[in-house]
Amino acid sequence: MASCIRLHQVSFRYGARPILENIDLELKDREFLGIVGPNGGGKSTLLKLILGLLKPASGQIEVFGTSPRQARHLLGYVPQFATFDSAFPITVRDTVLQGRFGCATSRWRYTAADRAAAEQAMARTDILDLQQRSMLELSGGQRQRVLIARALAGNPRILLLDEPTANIDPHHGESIFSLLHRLHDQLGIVLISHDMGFVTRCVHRVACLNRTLVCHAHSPVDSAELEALYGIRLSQVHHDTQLPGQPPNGDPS
Ligand SMILES: Nc1ncnc2c1ncn2[C@@H]1O[C@H](COP(=O)(O)OP(=O)(O)OP(=O)(O)O)[C@@H](O)[C@H]1O
Repeated sequence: MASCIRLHQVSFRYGARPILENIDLELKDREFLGIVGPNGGGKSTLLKLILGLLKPASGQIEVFGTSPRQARHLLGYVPQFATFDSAFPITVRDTVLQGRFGCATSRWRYTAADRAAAEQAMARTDILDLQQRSMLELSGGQRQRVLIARALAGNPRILLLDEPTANIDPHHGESIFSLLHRLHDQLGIVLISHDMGFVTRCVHRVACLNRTLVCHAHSPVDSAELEALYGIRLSQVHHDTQLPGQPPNGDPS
């Protein structure tokens, strides 16, 4: 299976402060990777490096064989915190259309192709009926679907999500995870989540990040490893989901 994201010995610092050290990671086509780790461990920073929003202090990052910035249009990003200014009541449809910004031929108005892509993204995330509503009227779970639709509107090949179920109730969190499971039929997914239950059920591989990164491709992450990583007691993480065309627990490489 081809690699779509490759990090080799990547390190990153904010000022003099080391955040990530010697990260090696390879993501295969259509893989579903979960990233877990303690607060401040560098998970969001890692996504921003893959997106080309930050530059590594050392090491190389390739996305679809090119630089992250050049491959940006192939990546859909759902950031951790999205705040909406209550004085700016943007509709769901206009929010999803923002996802076409990088694809638009004119910056002044959207084309029929942009509108069709936004409509398709809303259909994929089951929010077509919300399209005329203001973002301010939505529940946390509905809002998160809109942000996923916005990330899908540019027709990415990989979706990167930073804690998509933080601050939403467990019922809506489950429905977001079911949506991701369904979207994964067509896309690679990189998911940062503290939700061990979902990581347990859905991802192919778990990467544990706390400044350095350890990937678990074969055996379950055991509770001793999680305790060492987080410094607290957590439940065990299993990951025995089948990759497309591979046996259960198969090596994705
Ligand atoms: N712009 C910034 N300038 C300086 N330090 C930063 C900046 N952004 C993040 N940091 C620091 O870098 C470290 C890693 O942050 P990051 O957001 O990547 O962690 P995280 O694993 O995603 O955490 P969380 O689970 O809390 O979201 C943290 O100590 C954070 O305070």
